[in-house]
Amino acid sequence: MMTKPKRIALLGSTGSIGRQTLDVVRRFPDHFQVVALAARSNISLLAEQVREFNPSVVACFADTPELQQRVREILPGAMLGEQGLLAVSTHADVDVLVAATSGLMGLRPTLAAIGAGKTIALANKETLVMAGHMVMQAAHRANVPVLPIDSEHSAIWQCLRGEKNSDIHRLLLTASGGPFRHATLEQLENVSVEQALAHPTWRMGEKITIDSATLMNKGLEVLESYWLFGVPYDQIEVVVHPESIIHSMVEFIDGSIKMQASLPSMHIPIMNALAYPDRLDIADTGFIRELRWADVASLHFEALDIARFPCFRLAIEAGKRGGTYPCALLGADEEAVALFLAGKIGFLDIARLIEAVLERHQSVEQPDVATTLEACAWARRTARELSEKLM
Ligand SMILES: NC(=O)C1=CN([C@@H]2O[C@H](COP(=O)(O)OP(=O)(O)OC[C@H]3O[C@@H](n4cnc5c(N)ncnc54)[C@H](OP(=O)(O)O)[C@@H]3O)[C@@H](O)[C@H]2O)C=CC1
Ligand SMILES: CC(=O)[C@@H](O)[C@H](O)COP(=O)(O)O
Ligand SMILES: [Mn+2]
Repeated sequence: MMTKPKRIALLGSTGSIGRQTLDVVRRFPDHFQVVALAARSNISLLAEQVREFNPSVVACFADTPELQQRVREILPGAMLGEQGLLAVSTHADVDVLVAATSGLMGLRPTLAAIGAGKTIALANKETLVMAGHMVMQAAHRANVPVLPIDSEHSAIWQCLRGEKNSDIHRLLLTASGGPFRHATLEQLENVSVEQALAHPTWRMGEKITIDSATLMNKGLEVLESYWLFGVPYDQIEVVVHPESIIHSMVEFIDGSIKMQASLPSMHIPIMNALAYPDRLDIADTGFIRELRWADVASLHFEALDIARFPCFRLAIEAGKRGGTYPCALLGADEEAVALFLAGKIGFLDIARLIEAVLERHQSVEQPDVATTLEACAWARRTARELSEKLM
C-alpha cells in the first residue's frame, strides 16, 4: 500500500547535514517531500535548492544588509531573519522538522515546531545542550518525538529499541579522537587551523570539526545523551575508537553490550530518523556503501586522555552544574572557535578562554528561553573581551 510522503522542513539546508538530507530526499521521492527550506548566507545554493525542490516556504536568516539585499534580488519570495525560520518550522504542511543549523539559532524554531506538533529530527546538538529540560519537557507534553541524527545518538537510539531504561548499565559513546589523538600538549600549542580541520573520518562543517579536534564535541554529546535518553552522567562514558565504525554502544545490566556499526556516513542516521519506524534500502541510494567486515582490517579502542583535551572536562562540568553553565559553555566555545579559525588565538587557547568565561559566569537556575539565549550571548561577548585582554 502506498502511503503519503512525509513532508519535511529543513533548517540549515546549505550545510553538511542539510545537503546530505536533500541527497536522501532526492533518492526517495515517494517517501519524502520538501515543503520548507531555510539557510543563512549561501544564497546561491539555497536558490538552486529552491529551483530543484520547489518548497512552499523559503527563509534566509541573512544577518547583514548586503545579504538581505541579495536575497531580495535572487529569492524575492524568501522570508528573512528569525521570523523566516519560525515560519519554516511551523508551516501547516510540515510533518517533520530537520533541525540542522549550526550554532545557537536552532532553539526557538525547534520549540515552535514542537508546539505545532511536528516530529523533530535533531542534528543541532546545541539545542539540547543549552535547553534540554525545556525541549524534552515540551516534546513530552505535546507527545512529539525527538529523533536523533547525531551518529552516536542514532546508534544508542537503535540499540535501545525494545529495551527498558531500567536495564541500562551504561551508555558508551565512541569518539574518533580527532586529528590530534596522539599529539603532545607541546605540539597542541602550535597546531594550525588546517591541521585542526583535517578530521580523520568525517567531513563536516567547520565548527563541529574544530569541536571534534578539541573533544568539545564529545563533551557536548554526553550532555545531549543525558537529555535524549534520561541516563545520569555517571552512567555515560566515552571510549576512543579511531575507525568510526562502531558509532556507540549500550551495556545492559546482564553484561550484554549492543553496538551499532556502519561505514562513517551521515546519510545513514539521516535516513534512519526520516524513515522511522521503517528502514530504507541503501542499495536504492547508489551512494551509500555497505560495510564489508572482511575489508575492516581491525578495530581499536582506547581510553580518552582528558588531560590533553580540557574542553571535554569543561563540558561535563558545565552539564553537571546545570543552570545556564551549558549556555555559557556554548557561547564561549562559539566565539573561541571563531577566533581560532580567524587565526587570532591558538588551539589550546580555546579551552583557556572557555574556562575563563565559565569562572566569571553567574548561573541562573531553571532559565527560560530569553535567559538561556542571553547567557549564550553574554558568554560570546565575554570571550571576545577576554581574548583581547588575556591573549
Ligand atoms: N556535519 C555532520 O556530520 C554533523 C553535524 N552535526 C550537527 O549538525 C548541525 C549542523 O552541522 P553542519 O551541517 O556540519 O554545519 P555546516 O556549517 O556545514 O552548516 C550549517 C548550516 O546551518 C545554516 N545556518 C547557520 N546559522 C543559521 C541561521 N541563523 N539561520 C539559518 N540557517 C543557519 C547554514 O547556512 P549557510 O550555509 O547558508 O550560511 C548551513 O546551512 C550542528 O549543530 C552540528 O553539531 C551533528 C552530527 C554530525
Ligand atoms: C558524525 C558525527 O556524529 C560527529 O559528531 C562525529 O561524531 C565527530 O567525530 P568525533 O568522534 O571526532 O567527535
Ligand atoms: Mn556525533
